[in-house]
Amino acid sequence: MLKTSTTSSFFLSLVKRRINESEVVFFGEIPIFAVLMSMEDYDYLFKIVLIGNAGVGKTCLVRRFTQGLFPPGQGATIGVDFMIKTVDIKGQKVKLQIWDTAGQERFRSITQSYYRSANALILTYDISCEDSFRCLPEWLREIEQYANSKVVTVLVGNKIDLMERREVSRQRAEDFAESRNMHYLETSAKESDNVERLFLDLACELIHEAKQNALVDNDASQMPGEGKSISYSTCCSFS
Ligand SMILES: Nc1nc2c(ncn2[C@@H]2O[C@H](COP(=O)(O)OP(=O)(O)OP(=O)(O)O)[C@@H](O)[C@H]2O)c(=O)[nH]1
Repeated sequence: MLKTSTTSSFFLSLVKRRINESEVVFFGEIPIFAVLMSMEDYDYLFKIVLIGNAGVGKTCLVRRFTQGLFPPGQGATIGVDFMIKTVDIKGQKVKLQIWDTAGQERFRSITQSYYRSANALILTYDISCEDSFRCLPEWLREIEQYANSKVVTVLVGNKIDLMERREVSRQRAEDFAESRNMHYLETSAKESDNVERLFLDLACELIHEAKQNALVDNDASQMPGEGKSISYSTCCSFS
């Protein structure tokens, strides 16, 4: 009996208070542990996965967006790499989990397992490399097989700073993207052209869709930012 009352009074005296960015648990007036909340402080969380042939510039796009860098001598990605960036979209904090996958064939079985829970895929090719464009149907088959059927896919033609070496015309890429119901954008990780726009437009669209879904289906198990389908009629545009 004594044990029971002691235990219950112990739990009753545990109080959780929010102090600045931290949640602090007090026993009486004594703080016993603190959890830093800033890591979890966001309105939406979206997972974006970059795929495409080796050497098209996936890692450089991610580095440019997350760190503002174009690092020379990037080695090939081994398996999968991961970075986070939180952005502000119209006053809402959006945490983007960005997964950079290896383009090399030998890592395909590892990278495929990352498609499933992606909210968005950035399918990248190199505008100065015809081969990387020719492989797109193969990548789209992978997407069909392994990704959520409602994932949003953006086709990105990277390295537009190499205009004089262009092998794939913009028109051809746009037609291909349209025929496969994808957005299309051309970027340069080197010159930082359209890189912010790529990720911010994507974030904006993912928010729109998460809100739409919250209205349409009231399924409590589906949290915003988790496995949502995307509508293209939004405030943001890739065109
Ligand atoms: N000129 C130019 N070169 C770029 C651009 N983006 C990437 N590169 C170069 O292309 C090469 C490959 O870039 P990565 O970012 O490693 O390519 P990746 O697609 O991540 O390659 P994997 O990790 O093997 O799949 C590097 O030498 C980069 O410096 C760009 O926008 N313009």
